[in-house]
Amino acid sequence: MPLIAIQGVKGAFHEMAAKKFASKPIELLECMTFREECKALENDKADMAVMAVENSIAGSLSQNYGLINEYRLHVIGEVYLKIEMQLMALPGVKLEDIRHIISHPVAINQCSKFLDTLSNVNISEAKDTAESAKVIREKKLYDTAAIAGEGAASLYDLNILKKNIETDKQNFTRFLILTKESNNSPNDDKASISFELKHEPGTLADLLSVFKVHEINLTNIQSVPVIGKPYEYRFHADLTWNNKKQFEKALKIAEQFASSIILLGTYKKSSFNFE
Ligand SMILES: O=C(O)C(=O)C[C@]1(C(=O)O)C=C[C@@H](O)C=C1
Repeated sequence: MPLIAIQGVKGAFHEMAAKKFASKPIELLECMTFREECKALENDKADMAVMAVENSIAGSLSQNYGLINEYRLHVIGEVYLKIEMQLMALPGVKLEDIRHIISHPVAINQCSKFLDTLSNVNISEAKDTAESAKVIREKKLYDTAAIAGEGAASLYDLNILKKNIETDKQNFTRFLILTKESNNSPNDDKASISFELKHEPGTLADLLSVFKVHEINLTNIQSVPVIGKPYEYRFHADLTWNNKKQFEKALKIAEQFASSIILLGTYKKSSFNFE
């Protein structure tokens, strides 16, 4: 049974993503921070880790790309998960009794439209969605609600006060599956790379045009500040292809346009449907 590190506790969206990826029974290693997950891999405490990197409402969790580089982790897969947020509290508690709402900051961000309609309610950040639900149950907080997934409500025996409070119903989070060792299969059709460029005119355009001429599709690009080098950036990009050989050729040519380029991993792209 694979031991998978997640950010958060049982019932968090990271657990759902881990189960979706593994599609078989798994053992969980609950980590309270994203860095803790990286350390677990570094110290061989887990076989893989699941890490959220982007949400369709809240945007990029860019600090996580920084962690992947810092710990030299490999990307072996991805999962897109539809995220539905529920407002939950102890049985018997009504919406008008609520004075505090707690949840993961990214989850709070996804529900800002609903939260703006409330008055006299304090919103505070917690480690993750499921932990917020767990705390309400353990400490018997009758004036507090959590924002979390439906699974957390049943796991911690809370009632749903308001269903689907996410600002947009097309709410997805993309998770990367990370390992310490790399994995490479000829059937892979997606890659994550990271690179740094010289501050010279056109370096980014030159590098990206290599992928263009080899018919490699750029699905995502992010720039992440390089800590210790103000106003210098490392780019993270995801690429897909029909022919892996073309990608390998393009990557070799792209090397000459970057001051450093790292192949974080190749993997099978995951499908998602926006129904
Ligand atoms: O708090 C959780 O349940 C998590 O798994 C964390 C997290 C995140 O980091 O983005 C995962 C998915 C949702 O976008 C909200 C929160």
